[in-house]
Amino acid sequence: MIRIATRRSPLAKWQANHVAGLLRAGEPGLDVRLHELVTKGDKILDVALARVGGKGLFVKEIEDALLAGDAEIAVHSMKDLPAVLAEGLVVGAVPVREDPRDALCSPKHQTWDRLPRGGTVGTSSLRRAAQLKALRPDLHIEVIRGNVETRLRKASEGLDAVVLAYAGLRRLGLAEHATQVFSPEEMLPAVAQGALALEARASDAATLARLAPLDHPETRHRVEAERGLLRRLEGGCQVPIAAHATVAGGQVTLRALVASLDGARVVRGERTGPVAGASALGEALGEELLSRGAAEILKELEGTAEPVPH
Ligand SMILES: NCc1[nH]cc(CCC(=O)O)c1CC(=O)O
Repeated sequence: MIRIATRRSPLAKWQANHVAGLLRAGEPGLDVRLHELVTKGDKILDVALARVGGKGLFVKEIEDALLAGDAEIAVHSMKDLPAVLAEGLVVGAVPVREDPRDALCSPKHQTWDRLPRGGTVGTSSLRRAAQLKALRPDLHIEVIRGNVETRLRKASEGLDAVVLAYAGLRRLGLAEHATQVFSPEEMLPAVAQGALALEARASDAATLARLAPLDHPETRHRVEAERGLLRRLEGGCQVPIAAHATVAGGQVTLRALVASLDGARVVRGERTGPVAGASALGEALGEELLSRGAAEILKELEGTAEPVPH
């Protein structure tokens, strides 16, 4: 029997069931079950995520379940995974990536350039907020929480638009609610957006052998570059950091930016190199951005987040 630890949100369960299906397809008759958990991040729905300790919130309890032996595999949105994993755990496979771009959902106005002057857009992501402000300084940003369906509802009730990951909409069969998909030039995606991480205990050779065929090397190289950058910038999600890598002909190209909260300052960079050095390439681009102004932006952001509740 294989148990997959997952959060209870519809998106998390879709992703866990998707991986269960991939495992069963490779090994017909395999008994795969979901081990559902409610994480701290799911319980604190009324506060901006950025202010309650960020990414680790969704991940820690799931990693604890793996370490306690209550499950063999954890399926995470890799975007939600901190740059450093819990001791004793590894990413056993990175399956093929869904579309990493962000989507605008605006049944009233359709596209970002047609939003009314001074309009209000909902997002809980500082990265999306900063890039929206860079495109349209007149817009107001409203912090919204809740699962994808809840946030989508706000686009037709009260707000002029919401911005969500296109990947989540596609997985949940809600892609038709996207009225515009941002180009990476307009809005650079989050590190690893659209990618899944299949995590297991480093000591569990049997599970790692089952996961290995699910790995998609091109996706892995892309997220290695993006996460290399994140590691160098030591970015929690209190920071507007964006990165998007592509792979062609054995070369990885990484584009990244760090923005101030109001979008007034944006430090951008790009690098290309062999896929074998994807992670180091990401770190090197992170270093370059730091030296070109990102360090000042990150320093200013320090201390703007409120203490993490325990
Ligand atoms: N922060 C929550 C989260 N984590 C992963 C996704 C979408 C799926 C993905 O990026 O793989 C979402 C929803 C969203 O940002 O709209």
